[in-house]
Amino acid sequence: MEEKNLIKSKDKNMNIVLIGMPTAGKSTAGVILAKLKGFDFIDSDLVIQNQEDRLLKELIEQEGIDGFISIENRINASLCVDHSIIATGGSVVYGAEAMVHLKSIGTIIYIKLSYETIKKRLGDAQQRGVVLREQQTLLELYHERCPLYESYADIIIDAEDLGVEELVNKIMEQLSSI
Ligand SMILES: Nc1ncnc2c1ncn2[C@@H]1O[C@H](COP(=O)(O)OP(=O)(O)OP(=O)(O)O)[C@@H](O)[C@H]1O
Ligand SMILES: O=C(O)C1=C[C@@H](O)[C@@H](O)[C@H](O)C1
Ligand SMILES: [Mg+2]
Repeated sequence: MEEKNLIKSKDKNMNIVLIGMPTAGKSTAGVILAKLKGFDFIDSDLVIQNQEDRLLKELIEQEGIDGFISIENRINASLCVDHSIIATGGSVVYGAEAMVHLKSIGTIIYIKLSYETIKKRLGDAQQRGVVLREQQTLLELYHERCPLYESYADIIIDAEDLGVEELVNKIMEQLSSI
C-alpha cells in the first residue's frame, strides 16, 4: 500500500491526530503513543460523550447520522489542546470544519488497513455505532472514506499485519523523520 510523508517542518508537531476506519487502532495505539511521547491522550469519542452526556450509540439513534456528524464536527472543530495525541472517531472526516481545525493544530496520521481486516475486526458495524447509512454496505463505506482519509493525511501508515506495538513503533519512526 502507498505511504506518504508530506510534512516539511516540525512546526505542526504540537499534536498528533489519528484518523482511519473504525477499529484501525486509533484509540489503542494512541494511548501507547501518548505514554511514549509524554503527551496527553484525547479520545474525541469520549469528549463527545462527555459534552453531550449521551453514549455515541444513543447520539446516533436520537440525532440520526447527519445530526451525529454535525455534533462530531462541532466538537472536534473546537478542541483546544496542545502536546496531545488525539484519537478521532472514524467518521470525523465528514466534518470539514473539524478537519481544517485538526490539520491546523497537528500532524494528521492515517492508519490504513484493508477492507478485509476492518471487516474482520468490526463484526457487527451497526452494533458498534458506525455511521452507516441505510442500504449502505461496509464496503461502500470503506470506498467512500478512504479518499477522505488520504486527502487529509500528512502521513499514511500501512498498518496491515501489524500488532499494536509494531504499529506504534512505525508511527514513532515516521514522526522522528519529520
Ligand atoms: N494492531 C492491531 N492488531 C489487532 N487488533 C487490533 C489492533 N489495533 C486495535 N485492535 C483491536 O481492534 C479493536 C478496535 O481498536 P480501537 O478501539 O483502537 O479502534 P479505533 O480506531 O479507535 O476505532 P473507532 O473509530 O471505533 O474509535 C480493539 O478490539 C483492538 O484490540
Ligand atoms: O466510524 C464511525 O462511523 C464511527 C466511529 C466511532 O469512533 C464513533 O465516532 C461513532 O460511533 C462513528
Ligand atoms: Mg477509537
